[in-house]
Amino acid sequence: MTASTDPAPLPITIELSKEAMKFSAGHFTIFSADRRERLHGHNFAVQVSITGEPDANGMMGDYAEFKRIVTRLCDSLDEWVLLPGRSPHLKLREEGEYVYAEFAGQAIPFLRSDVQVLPIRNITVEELARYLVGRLVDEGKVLAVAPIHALMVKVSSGPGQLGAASWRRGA
Ligand SMILES: Nc1nc2c(c(=O)[nH]1)N=C([C@H](O)[C@H](O)COP(=O)(O)OP(=O)(O)OP(=O)(O)O)CN2
Repeated sequence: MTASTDPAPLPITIELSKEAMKFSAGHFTIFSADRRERLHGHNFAVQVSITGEPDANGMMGDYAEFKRIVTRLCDSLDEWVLLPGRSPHLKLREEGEYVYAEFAGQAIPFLRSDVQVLPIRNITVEELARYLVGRLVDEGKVLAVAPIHALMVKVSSGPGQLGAASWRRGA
């Protein structure tokens, strides 16, 4: 085949699922206006797929930089109680050093210093995956490393169950 008839190369995907790409967090899933789980925790595991076109040197940036960025993002969520700031069923009220999660007529107290409120609707693998892919895109660091076409973030709350969220350039 001559160069002029070679088809355009298909994009390449780098998959990263390192042991350090995880965070241990407390949460409770809210199923409806009056049903939720009790407070508990998970070791959430994160996997990232980065799709793009390798450069003339056959690389899409140094994936060590991708690993550093994703691990730092996971570390920022490690050992916190995560609460959804945009839940339709949960109201958060700060009072002194406490945050009260008001749900179905009950006020669940947390120390402010133990809590991270995330701008998502529920602390679920779906919402966490979408939140993390948004953080990676918005903070721009990953996109600055290489010409990325697409990103996928998978968040697992345990073996065999995960949520995946994607970003595609120009979509
Ligand atoms: N659509 C979703 N449903 C549920 C989610 C979620 O994120 N998205 N999350 C939960 C809770 O986190 C629940 O605590 C998960 O518990 P469980 O599935 O039991 O997790 P395990 O790791 O213990 O899995 P086993 O199958 O019990 O081994 C619920 N629903």
